[in-house]
Amino acid sequence: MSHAEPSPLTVPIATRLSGRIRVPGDKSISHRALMLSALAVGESRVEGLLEGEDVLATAAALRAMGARIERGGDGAWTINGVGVGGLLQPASALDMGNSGTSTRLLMGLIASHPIIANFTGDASLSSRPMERVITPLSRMGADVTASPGGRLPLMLRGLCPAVPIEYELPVASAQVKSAILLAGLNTPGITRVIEPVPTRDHSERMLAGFGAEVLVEQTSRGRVISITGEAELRPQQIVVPGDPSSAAFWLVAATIVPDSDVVIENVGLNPTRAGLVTALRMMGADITELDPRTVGGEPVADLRVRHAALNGITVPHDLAPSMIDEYPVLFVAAAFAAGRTIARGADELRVKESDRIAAMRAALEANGVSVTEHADGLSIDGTGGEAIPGGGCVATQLDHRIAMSMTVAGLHARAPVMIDDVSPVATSYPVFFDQLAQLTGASA
Ligand SMILES: O=C(O)C1=C[C@@H](OP(=O)(O)O)[C@@H](O)[C@H](O)C1
Ligand SMILES: C=C(OP(=O)(O)O)C(=O)O
Repeated sequence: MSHAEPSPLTVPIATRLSGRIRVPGDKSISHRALMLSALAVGESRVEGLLEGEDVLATAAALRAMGARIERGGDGAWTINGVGVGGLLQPASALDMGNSGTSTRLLMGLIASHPIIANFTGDASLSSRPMERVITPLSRMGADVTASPGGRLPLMLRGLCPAVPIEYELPVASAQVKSAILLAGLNTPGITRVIEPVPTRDHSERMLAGFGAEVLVEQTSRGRVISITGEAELRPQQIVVPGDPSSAAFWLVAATIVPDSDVVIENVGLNPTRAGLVTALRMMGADITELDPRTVGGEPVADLRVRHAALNGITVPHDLAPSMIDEYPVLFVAAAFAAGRTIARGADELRVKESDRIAAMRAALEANGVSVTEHADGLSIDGTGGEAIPGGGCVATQLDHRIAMSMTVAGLHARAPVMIDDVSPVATSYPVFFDQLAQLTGASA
């Protein structure tokens, strides 16, 4: 999973983006589809699975613990699960590559199985905090020996039967919520998570879809999610909707590049994920939802986006969880807006694949954009639609979203934006540059 050679890029300046594309499957849903299928008894089938490195790391780990996972010639995946409680001792360390979701959710799964797993990852993942899952999983009985600061590499010894807990999330994190719920699957009794701030709810939706007893209540303390173990999961046929976090790049690219008109097909619009569309519309973006429908239990539409003039806004803090991975590209949109955009309330950005606040500040400043850094976000003074100066170098720091966001910024620059390494894009969006070439006409 470690990246070979860095792959530098000089971003080609675009005159317009046009055409239709279909973004790959949702990363969050793809991880969960594999994990729950691996715990069902019998064969599940998943269509539209994201075939990015992060999801493939999840698949490899589940195979190492006994699940049979295969890609068919038609592109659909079949998974023969081992049943809840049936995960086997992996023979060697689980290499999580760059993927926080794989690591934290699999730690949850393993926490209530009588097995030991070692988790390793790349330099980016090895710098990310795992204490947030170690704390609740330890309360359930798992024994974790982590590297200093609660980081990877770490060893986790599960306990079976584990102890059900009630846990109020100290950080708004769907990964922590999901780790606890997944541990609760093989834990006798009711495991309960309270989330004061709602985060993406794919785990709750999919657990219920696989037949687990999941109860979601809205209370004065926030959303309370209860799962009853030991659950039995029934195999499913899953269709994964397109990833709104991948569609985000084209929403911003087509908005900022004059004369653009793009349709992005099959975009997941679960309200816990759709914050960027709301924020861009507040700024003046022209985004139309076509053919709204339901795919795999999730709301989906085709999105038509046309070039539009943007105005700076103060991004409402309560949008943060529903667009947490989209801040880097929102910062890019802000760089082209008229006036100042204040995007704060997102201190979690500091502990993603990179410190996304510092990384985007440096990347935008290097390309002539006026930026002020705050502990929890950025304020950006935009060009009012003009091209940014460009001409600067971007350090992606093993972060796919920095690479793709600054590629978008470079489409409308006076001098080319240079990026030190775009190879991390393969973690979440392997066809990003093919689709960019298609939309800009560079592939013709
Ligand atoms: O549960 C998930 O699939 C994810 C949750 C978010 O992380 P946090 O739980 O750390 O907020 C998000 O940033 C990540 O890309 C995917
Ligand atoms: C934060 C992200 O992913 P993960 O936490 O799974 O590495 C992301 O994809 O932006």
